[in-house]
Amino acid sequence: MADYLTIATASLRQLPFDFKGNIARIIRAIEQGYECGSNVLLMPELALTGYGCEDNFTFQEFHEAAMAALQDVLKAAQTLGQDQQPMLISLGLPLLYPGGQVYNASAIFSADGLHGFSCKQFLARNGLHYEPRWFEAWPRGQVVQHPHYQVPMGDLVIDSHGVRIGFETCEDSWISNRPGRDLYQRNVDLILNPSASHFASGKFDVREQFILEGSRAFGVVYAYANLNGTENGTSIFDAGCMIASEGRMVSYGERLNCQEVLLNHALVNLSANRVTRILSSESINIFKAQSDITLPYLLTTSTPPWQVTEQSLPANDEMNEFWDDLSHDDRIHSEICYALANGLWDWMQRTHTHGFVVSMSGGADSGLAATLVYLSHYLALHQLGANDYRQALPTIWLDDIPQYSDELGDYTHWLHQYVMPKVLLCLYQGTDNSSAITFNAAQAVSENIGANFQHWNVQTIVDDYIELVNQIYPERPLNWKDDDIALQNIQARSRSPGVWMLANRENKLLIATSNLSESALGYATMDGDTSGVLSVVSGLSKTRIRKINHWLEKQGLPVEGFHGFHRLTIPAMGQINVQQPTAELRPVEQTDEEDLMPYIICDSIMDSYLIRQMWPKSILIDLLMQGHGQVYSLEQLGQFIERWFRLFCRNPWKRYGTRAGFHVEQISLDPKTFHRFPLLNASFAEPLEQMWAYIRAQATEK
Ligand SMILES: Nc1ncnc2c1ncn2[C@@H]1O[C@H](COP(=O)(O)OP(=O)(O)OC[C@H]2O[C@@H]([n+]3cccc(C(=O)O)c3)[C@H](O)[C@@H]2O)[C@@H](O)[C@H]1O
Ligand SMILES: Nc1ncnc2c1ncn2[C@@H]1O[C@H](COP(=O)(O)OP(=O)(O)OP(=O)(O)O)[C@@H](O)[C@H]1O
Ligand SMILES: NC(=O)CC[C@H](N)C(=O)O
Repeated sequence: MADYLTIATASLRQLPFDFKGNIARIIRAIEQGYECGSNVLLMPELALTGYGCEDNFTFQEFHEAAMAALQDVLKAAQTLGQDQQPMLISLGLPLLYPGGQVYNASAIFSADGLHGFSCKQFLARNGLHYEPRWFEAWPRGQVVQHPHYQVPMGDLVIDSHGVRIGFETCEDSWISNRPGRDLYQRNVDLILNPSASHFASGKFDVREQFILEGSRAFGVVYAYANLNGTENGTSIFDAGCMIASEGRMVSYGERLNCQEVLLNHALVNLSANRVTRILSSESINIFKAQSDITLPYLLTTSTPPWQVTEQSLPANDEMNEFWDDLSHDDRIHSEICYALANGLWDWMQRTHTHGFVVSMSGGADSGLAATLVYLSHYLALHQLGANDYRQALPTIWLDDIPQYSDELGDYTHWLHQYVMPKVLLCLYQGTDNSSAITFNAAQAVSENIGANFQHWNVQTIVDDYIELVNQIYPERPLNWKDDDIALQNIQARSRSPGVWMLANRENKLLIATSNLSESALGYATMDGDTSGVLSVVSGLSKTRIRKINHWLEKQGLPVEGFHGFHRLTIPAMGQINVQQPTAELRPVEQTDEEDLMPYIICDSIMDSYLIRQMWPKSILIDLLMQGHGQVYSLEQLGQFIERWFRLFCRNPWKRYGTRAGFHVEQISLDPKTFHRFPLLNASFAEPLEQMWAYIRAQATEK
């Protein structure tokens, strides 16, 4: 008779140090686990405390609070599990070994109490991750007794009457020597993977690959649970739990959804997975000594699935079909918009502020930043439903926002009429260099997204500053020939105080609009257009922003609506898309690309430097291999690279002082979390000279 098991995986929207809130969400997941008849419930890595507690992970008082929280969860599990079938629960948490170090662990428990702790073996130390700063890696195959809890901790295998369960914790599964290889030798049936894996464009596919491959090669059911939402304000965890069996995905959890607890489950056949191991060319060493935890009760059921109740059947996977049906670019753009919208939703919820202010230029970056605020509310409305969405808005607004009902018309109309004008204030701030084109674009996009659009002119403020400086230097008044940068920057800086004042008055968050390409080069005025709390598009290159804006205008964001699937387009984006990016800071026409270089080149150089970690000469060869040599001469490409490195090395202090921003692409320029770079440096003079020597040698050869 086959062995069946119902497995549930839960995504939780946790918050660092929010012990009460985190426990409440954990308890909701346990309740839902019982409701769907689960035998095993997996929750994400460090879900008890939040993944982003950073340096508090080494505070002893933090651990006392975490231990108290674990006791609360164990008590709740005991109560909830009364008169229920046994359910094994795994919950990620930081674990201090008394008198020793801290481990990134998962508590394994049931209604009968705590059974043990599984510990992570490979600590994430690349990109955004700094786990070795706080945690100790657990050695493969070792198990010890935890002196306080008196249960085993380490590289555990749990055995429940022959059903064997092992662990890979997040990064463990991303490396070649993954613990699953040994778990295969330990005859494991089910691998649980508690994860805290942040969103980055295209990353979901990598997770899907190692989950499927784990299930296929190790002959196991593989369950994966990820956190949800932006815990620390910059990384966005994108949920997306998965369960694979017999090398096929049998259940997908929702992704990029702003609900607090998302649970999915699947009924799996363990015996069918064992077939892979029986038939495998790699024999299992059954004589190897094992240190397993034995559970006194049976987790599995031999009930054939046709007797299983409707409730315990896996949820359908409409959400995954939703993503799967999208073409490549469509999916990348959709994921990015969903992720940023999700992050913005959390910022508003968790800061308890009253929405956002955007200084709106009628250009691509501020246009997308404002639109993303709209998308965050549009999606939250659909994901939470009109009532819960309304309840999540600041209470001081509720008197003015009626409950949604059909009589109020379309829900989009309701959102535009009653909610968006409160959520988002867009402000156009003209100078003598501003044009009607940018004003009209700023107004059109603001209206399209239902924001409160305002405008004023800051030229008199600019003139006052010029006058003040001229009073100090009457012999040489400021002029465009000699003082180009000073006269540009005073305009950007004059826009900052007024918009900050509105943010203060309205208790709103000021959004900064720098993008990744501009941050690399410092192409922004410090304390001018860099002003703000949160830089929404700072994780996106200019090339990406322009593509997304075109896609929002023409194709639109796919949304699973109340009445089925639809696309949300932003037609007014067309007024931005027809323009060349311009700072509009000079009296004569100015484009970013003339000031800098073509964005496509700038972004290619940035990718080669940051993703492939190349220096100038290799980057030049890379640009040639991408075909840019057909458009530009070697000399021109050399100049672009030189300019890029000179600006990159001149402006790291700007990146250092830049606002918090979301991580979106594979790479980022945030010096505090991603690319650390010295503030003082030799500007890559020698590598640039080597590049020029190569270019000269090529010219001589010709
Ligand atoms: N070698 C060096 N290494 C490190 N720091 C150096 C430095 N030389 C000057 N500095 C410091 O940097 C300061 C200059 O920095 P900052 O005042 O920010 O100005 P800066 O970087 O010189 O100029 C701003 C640039 O951003 C462009 N911009 C501004 C605003 C908006 C947009 C847009 O795209 O919309 C573009 C503008 O066209 C201009 O090219 C100097 O006053 C000095 O204090
Ligand atoms: N006329 C303006 N009114 C309000 N804010 C402005 C204005 N001009 C510039 N800004 C602010 O300065 C930022 C940088 O200016 P910039 O002209 O680069 O606009 P952008 O949105 O980045 O678009 P693009 O560079 O594609 O033209 C803008 O995002 C905006 O926040
Ligand atoms: N928490 C982790 O171990 C994260 C590392 C992993 N490579 C990821 O980004 O998903």
